[in-house]
Amino acid sequence: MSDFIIQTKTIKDTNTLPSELQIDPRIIYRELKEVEKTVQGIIEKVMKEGDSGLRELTEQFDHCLINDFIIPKSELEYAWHRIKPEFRDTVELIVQTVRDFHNKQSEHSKCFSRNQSILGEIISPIDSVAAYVPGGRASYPSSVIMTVIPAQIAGVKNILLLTPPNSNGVVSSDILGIAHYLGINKVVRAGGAQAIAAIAFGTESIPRVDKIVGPGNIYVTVAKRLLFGIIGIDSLAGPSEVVIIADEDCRPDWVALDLLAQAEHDPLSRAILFSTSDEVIIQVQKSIQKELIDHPLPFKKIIPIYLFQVDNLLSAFELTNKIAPEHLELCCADHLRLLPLIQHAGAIFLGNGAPVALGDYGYGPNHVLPTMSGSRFCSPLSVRDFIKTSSYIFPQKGDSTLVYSRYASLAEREGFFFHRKSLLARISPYDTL
Ligand SMILES: NC(=O)c1ccc[n+]([C@@H]2O[C@H](COP(=O)([O-])OP(=O)(O)OC[C@H]3O[C@@H](n4cnc5c(N)ncnc54)[C@H](O)[C@@H]3O)[C@@H](O)[C@H]2O)c1
Ligand SMILES: [Zn+2]
Repeated sequence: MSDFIIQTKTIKDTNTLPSELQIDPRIIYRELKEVEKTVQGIIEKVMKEGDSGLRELTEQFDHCLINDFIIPKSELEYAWHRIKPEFRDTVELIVQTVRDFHNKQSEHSKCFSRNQSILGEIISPIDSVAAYVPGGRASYPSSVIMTVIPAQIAGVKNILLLTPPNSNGVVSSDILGIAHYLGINKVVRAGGAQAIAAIAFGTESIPRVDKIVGPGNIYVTVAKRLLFGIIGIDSLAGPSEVVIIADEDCRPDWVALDLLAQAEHDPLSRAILFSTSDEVIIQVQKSIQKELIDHPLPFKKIIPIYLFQVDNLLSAFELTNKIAPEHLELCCADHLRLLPLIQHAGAIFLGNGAPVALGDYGYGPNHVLPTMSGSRFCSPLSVRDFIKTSSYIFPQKGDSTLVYSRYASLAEREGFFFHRKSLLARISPYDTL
């Protein structure tokens, strides 16, 4: 069981993050490089040996021998019917709330005219997608809902799930049952980097797909990075993190629970509080200590929880934008008015009634979110991750922007003979356009 340390501090300078919170990109790069060596070996083994390589790696990392990686459809159906009716009702409710939210993200093809010419963008869904549902330390049936629903709304035809088996070779029946309820009939019993490699190259029993999405640990994340290009990927959703901004309006015992809820995900998780009130910090600290007496965190590593005092809420927002956290809770008065101050955060939770766990379990938005400051340049998983666009042009005589010679002059500057000629050729038979 883990020890944990609570680090408290008063922050005056909001221009730079305190050193404990800084993520040095060089260190991240080096750490990723370290894991890359292991992951590269795993990928190459699956690439060369297919199912037998995957089998060996599953034995090594998941401690079980798997004969058939594809779980029969009948098992999925059986799992759904074995789920107690009250929980089935819960799943149905959550599927509905997540579907409602993601339905609003649908995009449509666009067509417009410029002078007489027609230009536009066609939107089409990706053909085949694999959703990775983590299952190492904990099982994440909620991730089935979060990955499958936006893909279905986008119109992806072939969706399969990848999830690691436990040491008995078994996958959580909740994952299988929910997959069945959502109409998925292919679940692959494989996890970690080896599963990502299998789906990128295809093996004797596992089909290759166009894109892999979903959260996972560092091995899954690094495998996705290394295979990007051969396969499409979503953002890199790694170990979870939360920032909570709280003033006297918060409930310190609830804030403590929300910090612990992040810390229990992964030994690499980060849980950070910025508060304007020293009393809140003292109470949060007491609550954390009290909670952990009965329920210590399940890791061997020491987990730091950061409780920082700031002079005012503005400073808290400045620091938060520098962190660009995956989750952000605003447990402060006037949170709606303060919302525009947030520039970088994956998912934002407003008010004391909105714990991150409500988002984790499907109040509406997606829980697959960019981590490691990725919200500076990435968004939560959405319908947009499962579509792509093709542009088109249909130039017409009379369009004043259709001056082939001008485009040809750019080709000339770039030194491309046939580009230029291809354009100039259009000038004389202009009338036949
Ligand atoms: N950011 C998000 O949106 C989001 C959402 C849910 C979960 N998560 C994160 O997903 C992660 C889930 O991690 P997990 O470990 O529980 O499950 P996982 O399924 O991601 O990883 C388990 C697999 O890792 C492989 N593995 C374990 N140790 C290894 C080693 N030493 N070398 C090579 N491979 C190894 C094994 O094959 C195992 O099957 C957590 O970090 C959690 O925070 C993130
Ligand atoms: Zn969580």
